[in-house]
Formats: sequence, C-alpha cells, structure tokens
Amino acid sequence: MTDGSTAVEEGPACELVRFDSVVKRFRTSLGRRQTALDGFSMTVPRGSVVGLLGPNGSGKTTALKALLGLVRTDAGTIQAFGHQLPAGQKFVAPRIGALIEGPAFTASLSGEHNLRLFGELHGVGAGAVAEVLELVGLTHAARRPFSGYSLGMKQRLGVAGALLAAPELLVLDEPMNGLDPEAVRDMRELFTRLRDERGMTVVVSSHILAEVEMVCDRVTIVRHGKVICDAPVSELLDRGAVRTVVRIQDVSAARSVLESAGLTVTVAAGPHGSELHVDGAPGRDAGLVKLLAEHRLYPEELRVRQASLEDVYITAIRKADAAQPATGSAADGD
Ligand SMILES: Nc1ncnc2c1ncn2[C@@H]1O[C@H](COP(=O)(O)OP(=O)(O)OP(=O)(O)O)[C@@H](O)[C@H]1O
Repeated sequence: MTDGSTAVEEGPACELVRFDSVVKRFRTSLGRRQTALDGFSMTVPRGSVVGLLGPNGSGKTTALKALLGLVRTDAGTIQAFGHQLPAGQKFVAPRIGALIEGPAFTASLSGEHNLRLFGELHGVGAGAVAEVLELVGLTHAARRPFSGYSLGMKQRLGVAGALLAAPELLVLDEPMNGLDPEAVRDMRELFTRLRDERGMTVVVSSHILAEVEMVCDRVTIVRHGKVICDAPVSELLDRGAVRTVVRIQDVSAARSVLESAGLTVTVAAGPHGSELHVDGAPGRDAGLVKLLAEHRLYPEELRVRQASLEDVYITAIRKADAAQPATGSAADGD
C-alpha cells in the first residue's frame, strides 16, 4: 500500500479492526489518573455485527473514541482497514460512520434539513439524504422538526447521519438506550439489513443483552478496561451450555448454600416467584439436590434451560471480579 500511513500491511482479509493491548489513562479534574483501557484487545471481523458489552465505566466509549481518533491512546496498537492508527486516521475516517454520545442536530430544523447540512460536510446530496432516511424508516417524518421527534426517531436520525457517507464500518455507542421495545426492534432489524444487504460491519455498544444476543455475531465483554471475553455469540452460548433453574421456598438460604459450594447463582423472577439460576452442566442436578438436602432445603422444582447471553455475561463479569476484585473504576491515583 502506498498511502503514507505507517505499518499499512493488510491484516487477515476478514479482519477490519484490531485493538492490541491498548492502554488509555485519563487525568481527572482532581488530578488522579483513571485507567479507562488497560491492555484492551479486540477484533472486528468484516461483515459482522459486533456487540461491545461491559458495566458502566468499563471503557466501551473510550475504546470506540480511540478507534475514531477522538482520544489519543497511551500504549498498544489499533489497526483499521489495514492502517495503523492514529497515523492512518485520514485514510480510515471516510470509511467509518459513527454515532457517539447522541446525535447533535438543530432542534428547530427538520430531520431532512439537518441531514442535508450534515451531508454538505461530507459532500453528499439530497439523493443520499433521501436514501438514508428511507433506510432508517424516517421518510414519513422527514419534514417534521427534529424537536418533535421521539427519542427513537432522534436515535434513528443519528444513525442516518452516520450512514450518509456510505461507510463500510458503522460505530454506534449505545444506540438503543432509552428506546421503547418497538424502536429497539427497528434498530436491530436495521443492523441486520445493513450487514446482510450492504455487507456493512457494525460495532455497537449496548447494555440490552437480549437484543445483542439476537443481532450480534460476536461480542466483546470489557470490565475495568480489560477484555474478559471476545468470541462469536454462538460459541459463547454453546460454551455457556445450560443453567439449572431451582424453585425453592427459602431462596436466600439455598443461594448461600450453593454459593458456598462455589457455584455461580443468580436470583431471577420465575412464573411462581423468585427462583435460582445455577450455572452448570446437566448431571449436576443430583448433586445440587443432595447439597441442598444436607441443609434441609428441598427444591419444589428443578429444570434445565439453555444459557442466554445475559447468563454468559453475568458469569464472565463475576469470574473476572472474583479473580481481580474491583478497585473502583481502575483509578490509579498518583
Ligand atoms: N475525559 C475523561 N476524563 C477522565 N476520565 C474519563 C474520561 N472519559 C472517560 N473517563 C473514565 O474512563 C472510564 C471509562 O469510561 P467510558 O466512558 O469509556 O466507559 P463506558 O464503558 O462507555 O461506560 P458507560 O456504559 O457508562 O457508557 C470511566 O472510569 C470514566 O470515568
């Protein structure tokens, strides 16, 4: 490649983005150092929808901003489209559409007018505006002022803005935040269409795990700036295998018995009140019953169900917490 950026060898054909051991430290207003990314490594395969998951403050937005050249990293490498960043940012930027921390539009102008202004910055005209409005399902509201849009419509207009320059990679920070279930479903269907009909790659940070499970091909789970899981969703769900659901009178006593035995237990609402979800493989059930019976606890029902992405996520976070207890949000002090 002769584009002038450094280290421009193409990565594997299927890999669009690679973060390798990236470190980012902020200095807070109180003068403390805050490690937002702490050896963050992640890959984004071309033509996939990738979910970036993690608790609040775990570093998701910082990672996305680093990819977009909005924050300067302290160590590690980021490659996108075969270019090393930040040197190759100018080659990469036109290929990425992004929506980070909400859309910035003028309230009094219509959705269409806002996009036209936005389009002028990117050198695209009315045709492209009409096309993206159609893509996000806002053609009917194109002439209405932005101030009258629902939250879902505002988010979709933001995504339309990110799509204006026909990017190959779409980067969205919590685009489903605050949306009602129908708007969330519309957003999910949009991602699927963009991937399937346009071959686009989408990276989306989200806390809505059920949606991520439905739409994402791959997830990266980050905790305290470190990636604790980076794998295809299908693999994670297979690996998560099954959970045993225990219905029992004394939920809290049963929970402490099972947790004392080293099992990962979650309390969840079931059709007959609270129940316990226990990580584990089938065949363990007899062991569970025996363990509980030793403490005079007798389940009313025991059933096995497939683990969800939420189960996998909670287990991964708990394992990471057990291995390395939280130290606040990786604040280093001085
Ligand atoms: N500009 C900044 N100055 C100081 N600290 C920052 C700055 N930006 C982020 N941080 C800190 O870095 C850590 C990671 O923040 P980040 O916004 O990347 O997390 P997140 O995973 O996106 O969180 P959320 O899910 O709440 O959006 C947090 O502790 C945050 O307070």
